[in-house]
Amino acid sequence: MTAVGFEMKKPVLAIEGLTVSFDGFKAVDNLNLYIDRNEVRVVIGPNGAGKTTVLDLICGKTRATSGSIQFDGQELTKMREYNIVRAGVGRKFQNPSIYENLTVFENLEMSYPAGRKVWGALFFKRNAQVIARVEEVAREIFLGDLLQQQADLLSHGQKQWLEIGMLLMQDPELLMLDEPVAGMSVNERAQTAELLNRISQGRSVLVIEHDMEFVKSIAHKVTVLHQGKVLAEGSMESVQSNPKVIEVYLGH
Ligand SMILES: Nc1ncnc2c1ncn2[C@@H]1O[C@H](COP(=O)(O)OP(=O)(O)OP(=O)(O)O)[C@@H](O)[C@H]1O
Repeated sequence: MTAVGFEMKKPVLAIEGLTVSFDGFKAVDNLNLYIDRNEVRVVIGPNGAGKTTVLDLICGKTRATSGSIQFDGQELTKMREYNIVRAGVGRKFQNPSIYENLTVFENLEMSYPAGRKVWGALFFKRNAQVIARVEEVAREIFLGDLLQQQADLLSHGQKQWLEIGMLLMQDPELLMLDEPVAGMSVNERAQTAELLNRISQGRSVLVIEHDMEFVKSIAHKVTVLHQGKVLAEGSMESVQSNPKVIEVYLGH
C-alpha cells in the first residue's frame, strides 16, 4: 500500500482513554472512539450520557482530565480552541449563532477564512472568489434564492442550515453537529438528511441526535454512550436490537 493509501485508511479522529472529571464525577470515562474519513457517525444515548461533553472536549471548550484526541495526527487536547478550528474541526451548537441583522450572503461571507472580520475588514475585498464560494455554499444549504434575505426572517430550519453553511465556508475536515434537526419540520428534517449525506462526501461528520428516524437516514455507524462510556457501537440495526441499548435508552 502506498503511503497516501495508508493515510487515507487511518481514522481522521482517534480518541483514546479520554476522561473528564467534574468534581470527581466522570462525565466521560476512559472513552475510545474512532471516526473514519467521509464517515457520518451518530452518537446517541440517554440525557447526561456525556455526548455534548465529548464534542466540548474535541473542540477544546472543555479540557480533558486524561487521554488523547488525535485529529489528522495532531493532538487536540493541548491545543487552543481557535487552533482546533484552524486545524479543520467545525462545531455547531444546538442554538444557531448567526448574525440576525445581516443577510444570508453577509453571514456566509463573514465566515470565509480571512473574510470580513473585525481586523480583516481593513484588507478584505469582496472578490469573485468569495462571491462564488458564498453562492456555492448557499445552494448547498437550500438558500441559493435567499441570499439577500435578512437572517432573522428565515425559518428556524433555515437558520440551522445557515449555520451549517457558515461552517462549510471554512471547509472543515470534521464537522460536529449537536441535535441539528431539533425543532425542524418533517420536510426540513428530510432535507437536512440529504444535506449531511451530501457533505460527508469529502469530510467526516459527527452528529449527536435523539430523533431515531433521522439517525437511521444518515448514520453510517452509531455509537451509544451511557455514563460516559461506549455501551454499544455498530450499524443502526445492531444497535437497535441490542438488549443493553433497549434497556438504558431506546426502551424509554
Ligand atoms: N462543566 C460541567 N461541570 C459539571 N458537570 C458537567 C459539566 N458539563 C457537563 N456536566 C455533567 O456531565 C454529564 C454529561 O453531560 P452532557 O451534557 O455531556 O450529557 P448529554 O449526553 O449531552 O445529555 P443531553 O442528551 O441531555 O444533552 C451530566 O451529568 C452533566 O451534568
